[in-house]
Amino acid sequence: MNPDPMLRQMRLRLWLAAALPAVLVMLVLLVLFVQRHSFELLQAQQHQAQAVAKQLASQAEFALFAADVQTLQRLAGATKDSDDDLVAVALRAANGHFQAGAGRFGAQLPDFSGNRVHLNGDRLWVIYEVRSQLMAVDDPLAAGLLESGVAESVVLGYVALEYDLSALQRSSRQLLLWALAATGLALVLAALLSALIASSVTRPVAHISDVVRRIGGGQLQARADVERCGPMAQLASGINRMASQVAVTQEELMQQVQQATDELRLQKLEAERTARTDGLTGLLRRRAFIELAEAEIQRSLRYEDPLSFIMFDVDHFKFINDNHGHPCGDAALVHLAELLREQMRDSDLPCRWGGEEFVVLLPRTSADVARHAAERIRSHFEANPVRWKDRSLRVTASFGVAAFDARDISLSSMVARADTALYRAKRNGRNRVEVAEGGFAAGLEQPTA
Ligand SMILES: Nc1nc2c(ncn2[C@@H]2O[C@H](COP(=O)(O)OP(=O)(O)OP(=O)(O)O)[C@@H](O)[C@H]2O)c(=O)[nH]1
Repeated sequence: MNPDPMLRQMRLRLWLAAALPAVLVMLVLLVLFVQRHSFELLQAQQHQAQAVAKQLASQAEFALFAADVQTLQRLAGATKDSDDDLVAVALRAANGHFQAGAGRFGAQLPDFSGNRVHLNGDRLWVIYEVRSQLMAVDDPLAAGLLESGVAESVVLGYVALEYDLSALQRSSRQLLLWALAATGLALVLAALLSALIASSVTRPVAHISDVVRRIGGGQLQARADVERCGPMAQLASGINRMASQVAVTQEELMQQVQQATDELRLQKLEAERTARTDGLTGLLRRRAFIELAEAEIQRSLRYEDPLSFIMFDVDHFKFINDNHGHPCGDAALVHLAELLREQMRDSDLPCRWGGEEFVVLLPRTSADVARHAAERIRSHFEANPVRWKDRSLRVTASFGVAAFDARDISLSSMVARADTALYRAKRNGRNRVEVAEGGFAAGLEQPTA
């Protein structure tokens, strides 16, 4: 997985923060070390050259005094052979009258005067005075004067040496290369170590930021692995606690929302039920009934199924109200609705049409079957009186039955025909069933009470 740009930058900065000081320290140490080493080598070479010059001067003192060129030549040759880096040796008289030497000087020598060390590129020259101590050898007075500084020794001549420093410089360069190689290796190790440190810091950050991103994206069960977070373990466990808290809160909120939704749904269902059903009897209200009945009529027309309609009205209901009170009338209506339900099929649609008037729609039912159903209801009413205050009141109803046929253009025309049949039943003595004309054979209209 590619780390995001922020983490890449953080890793790079940490890496630089850890590696840069190491690089700088290494470079400074390297420069100091090489400089110091070269300087010390040169110093040592100079000291050695001066010591050689001094020793040669002391050996050449007699020969110079005696102008013994042969001995001087021998001394110069032996000195030159004693050191590979010594390329030329010269012994010269102070007055310049004679000179002996070995090897060739690379360039014009500086003036022969005093004790001097001169550096020119890869060449080192040493000029050393040969002073005479000879006068003091047999003369204690002269020796005392020389020692006290009152008398000066005489310059007999000069020793000149030329050293080739190229080997020394080569070894310095080699040392520099080795030091550079060692520094390079150390830098690589430092870089690796820094990368390791940077990654040990950014890995927990990457892990924690991934977890936070997942939690933000809705995965509330995502948790940081505290073991993997090292120095950021405390931050990781804090985020875990926060995520748990958020998850609990979200769960509670969801439960509350679910509860509120359920309550609303129940309230809506209850409101719909209340709007559709009659509060007293629990039967359908007229408007809800009409909606369902219209749909049934369409279905019956499409499939050419028979459809019938019963309408009934309680007989002398005003009398019940007037003589036993309105609550008794209500109880009678509830009782009749209950009796009606007992006689209905599940597919039938009973309805309180209004006041003490009821209707029933009977899908897939012919007028003949509907008439028998009405008769059954009527006799059920008659056989089951209303109980009111220890009294038993016989309550009857008059029925009109109509079947939907080709002449009906709507529900209302069928209702009108059933209504007509119902009032015929009233006129004909009540507590009886009448079938409307058109939907049924006239011969079937017969009194039932
Ligand atoms: N208790 C009660 N009475 C109602 C309710 N709805 C209508 N009524 C009464 O029912 C009575 C109907 O009386 P009418 O229309 O004269 O008919 P009836 O007395 O049943 O006489 P017929 O229908 O000719 O047999 C009225 O007194 C209305 O007040 C109701 O919900 N509860």
